[in-house]
Amino acid sequence: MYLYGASGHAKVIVDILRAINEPIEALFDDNEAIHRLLDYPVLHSVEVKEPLIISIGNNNIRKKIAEQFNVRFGKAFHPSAIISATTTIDEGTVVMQGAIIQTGVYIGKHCIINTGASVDHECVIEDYVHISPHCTLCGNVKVGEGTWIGAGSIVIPGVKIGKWSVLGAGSVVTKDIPDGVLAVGNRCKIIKQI
Ligand SMILES: CC(=O)SCCNC(=O)CCNC(=O)[C@H](O)C(C)(C)COP(=O)(O)OP(=O)(O)OC[C@H]1O[C@@H](n2cnc3c(N)ncnc32)[C@H](O)[C@@H]1OP(=O)(O)O
Repeated sequence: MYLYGASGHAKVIVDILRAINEPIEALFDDNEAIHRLLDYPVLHSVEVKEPLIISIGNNNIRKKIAEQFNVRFGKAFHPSAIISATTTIDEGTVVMQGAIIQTGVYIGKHCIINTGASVDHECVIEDYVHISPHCTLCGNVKVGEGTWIGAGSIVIPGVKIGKWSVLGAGSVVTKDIPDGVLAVGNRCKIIKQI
């Protein structure tokens, strides 16, 4: 496996790949000052290799890089994550330690289901979404492309969250949230367009 992005997020993905005995060949990064991450070389070639995971937490940047390279993308699921056999998870997505993904869930490309997050039955998570550590998404929640849900947020059943929105850490989401907004709090309220 190759990783693109030599950050703290990459270190977490390295831990997952080690836990599943998936060899890591090298990382790529635009920052030419970085030459190693943990035990691995960091390369600055414009020609990346496959299978590749984009190990960058920022959803916009992950999308930009995914669209830049026509390569096969990998996936990484930590063995401590509990993932229903009826779940579909698309390429480039990573599932961190202790996450639980329930029956009938769909998770798109290049998503992050972070440490201890819970995604319950029949949720639909579109491409480039980040579900931060210890979020709880109840059943039938929909999260639109590129949205970032902050750590420890709770989303009640059936809520629809739009594309490219940001929900602050600890949000309690009881109503639908539109595209392109920053919303925070319990109950989660929009504070600005982004
Ligand atoms: C492994 C990992 O680390 S994964 C990463 C997980 N990271 C997170 O979950 C972090 C999520 N980020 C946040 O919660 C941030 O505070 C954001 C993105 C919501 C807002 O960041 P910014 O755009 O910089 O907004 P800023 O800090 O200026 O806050 C704007 C207002 O919202 C309030 N606010 C910000 N975050 C929150 C929050 N989580 N809950 C309630 N209110 C909040 C601020 O107090 C401020 O209010 P004020 O104008 O009355 O003073």
